[in-house]
Amino acid sequence: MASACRSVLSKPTSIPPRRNPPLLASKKNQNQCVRFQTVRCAMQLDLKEVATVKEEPKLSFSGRLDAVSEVDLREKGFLGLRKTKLVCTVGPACAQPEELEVLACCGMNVVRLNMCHNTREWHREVIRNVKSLNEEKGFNVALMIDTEGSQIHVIDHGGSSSVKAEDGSAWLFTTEKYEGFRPLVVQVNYDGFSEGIVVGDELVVEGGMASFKVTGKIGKDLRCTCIDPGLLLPRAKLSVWRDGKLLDSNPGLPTLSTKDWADIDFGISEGVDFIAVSFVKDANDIRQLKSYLASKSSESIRVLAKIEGLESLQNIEDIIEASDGIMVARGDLGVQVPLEQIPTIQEEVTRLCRQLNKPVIVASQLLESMIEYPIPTRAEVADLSEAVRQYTDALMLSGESAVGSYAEKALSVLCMASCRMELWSREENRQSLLSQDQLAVSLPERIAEQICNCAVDIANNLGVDAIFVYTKHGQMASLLSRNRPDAPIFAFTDSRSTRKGLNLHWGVIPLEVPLSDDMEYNVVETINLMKVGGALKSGDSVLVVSDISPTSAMSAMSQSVLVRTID
Ligand SMILES: Nc1ncnc2c1ncn2[C@@H]1O[C@H](COP(=O)(O)OP(=O)(O)O)[C@@H](O)[C@H]1O
Ligand SMILES: C=C(OP(=O)(O)O)C(=O)O
Ligand SMILES: [K+]
Ligand SMILES: [Mg+2]
Repeated sequence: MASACRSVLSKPTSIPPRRNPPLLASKKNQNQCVRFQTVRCAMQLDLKEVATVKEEPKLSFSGRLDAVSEVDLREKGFLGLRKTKLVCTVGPACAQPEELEVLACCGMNVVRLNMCHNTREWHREVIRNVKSLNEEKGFNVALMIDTEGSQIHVIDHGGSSSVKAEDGSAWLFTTEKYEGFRPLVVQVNYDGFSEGIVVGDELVVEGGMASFKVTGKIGKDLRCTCIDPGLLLPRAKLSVWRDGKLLDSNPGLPTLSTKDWADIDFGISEGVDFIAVSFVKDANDIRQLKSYLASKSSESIRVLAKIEGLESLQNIEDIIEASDGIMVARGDLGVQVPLEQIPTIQEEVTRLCRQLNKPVIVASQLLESMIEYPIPTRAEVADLSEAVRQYTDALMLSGESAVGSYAEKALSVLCMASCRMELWSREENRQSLLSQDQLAVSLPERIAEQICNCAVDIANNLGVDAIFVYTKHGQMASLLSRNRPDAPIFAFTDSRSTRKGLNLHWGVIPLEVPLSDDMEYNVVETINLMKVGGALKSGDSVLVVSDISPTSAMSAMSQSVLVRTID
């Protein structure tokens, strides 16, 4: 297991000293007896004034740091904690309990199960293995299912792993079901795929692996000539173009198919934490699923919208607002938009998500070459580092972990490269300033937002070691994360689903603890908890953001920020 965290890229480096020591950096000069330094923000009151429960609270804190953060904190200190979250697609190459454990140990925050592949029984086994790992070994790995969606693709042709399409060769694209391999015939998964396609249209495989011109229609089948030679891979995606423009090749199909709804029911019954919706077209797709989850009393499952088509780009702001997070699904995006547009789309979607306070995952082909090779290309490292520089919340592995030979090494590359870029960003102070648009119109939420903006300023200027936040639904933790502070954010929540949901947020280490209405009690107990666990030491400084049930403007005023030096 020790090897799980070894770097493929470079030896782990110690954090170099800051150039401009922050105010609290020199702990020798701090008065260790100073217990509270309350920094009031706007309309804030002192914590002690807002305690609503007068009797002695009798809660005992059992919450622990997850096993990985505990080790990282011990070995690397607060600033050494990785902020960028890591998602791994689990497939046959990493589904055994011991393989999952290696990935969890190596920093996997979220398991993604792509419902396109394999059986529900197979996925159920993985879900149960991950839950056992969490319960028995102290990990905090969240679970995501990813819907198949209505996608047109080539069926595994049963031959060698790829088939060459030569220039000028004649092919038949058919929906006929047959077993085995037939030369120059391509089986397509969707019966209605040729509806709307006319002679002269172009079929493009995997965004350009090979292209074909339609020369004739025979019933539901298409006769085609290869006009751009290349490779046909099993399950390769197809897109249809006319006069240089992409056609919506399956206009009548809903975003969520009958199979997707069955997979969603499966996810609900297995208690997953996230559902990622493929090929989202507009915000209604997300709203529909969210109201379905609410009707099943499963609103705690967070809904992620995958941005992988032209329509999703046209409705991007509405989709971000309606969803609980976004995945920039560069695989299918590359089928629908020219590849050279993907970097700017990624940067823009990532920026918008942060602006609108939703977590974002950058996905697909991050370390594609590592499916086969034990080291990445320089270009791959540069690409994923750029995503970290853009302050994405999370990075995702697909085939690299699902079917690759070097899942553990690929995850180590993500770890090392993201830590390195986070350090560089901190040191160079390259934080791109967000224009702080108001997120919400209601007064309590606006107050919460402003407090978090100011709190992060304070935390950065003072150079505190950690930020503590107490949160029911994760909103305050998310608002802090949005500002991408230097110090890690420890989010204490009494909700298991909030803890799992926060796994996707940049720089947030979520812990599950019982919370009292008495914030002073919560602060004392959690500091004790972290001291006992060895996470906090004498002289460490913590910025505390509290938030007691902001259901009215009045109670919102009870939110406050304070800085405490640990004695
Ligand atoms: N649960 C699974 N069972 C079998 N193979 C899987 C599974 N999940 C992923 N894979 C394999 O890993 C590859 C990469 O995964 P992913 O990127 O999620 O899928 P896709 O290639 O369909 O977009 C897939 O093409 C598939 O071959
Ligand atoms: C993540 C993606 O979706 P999937 O792997 O389900 O095609 C993608 O297209 O990039
Ligand atoms: K999918
Ligand atoms: Mg996709």
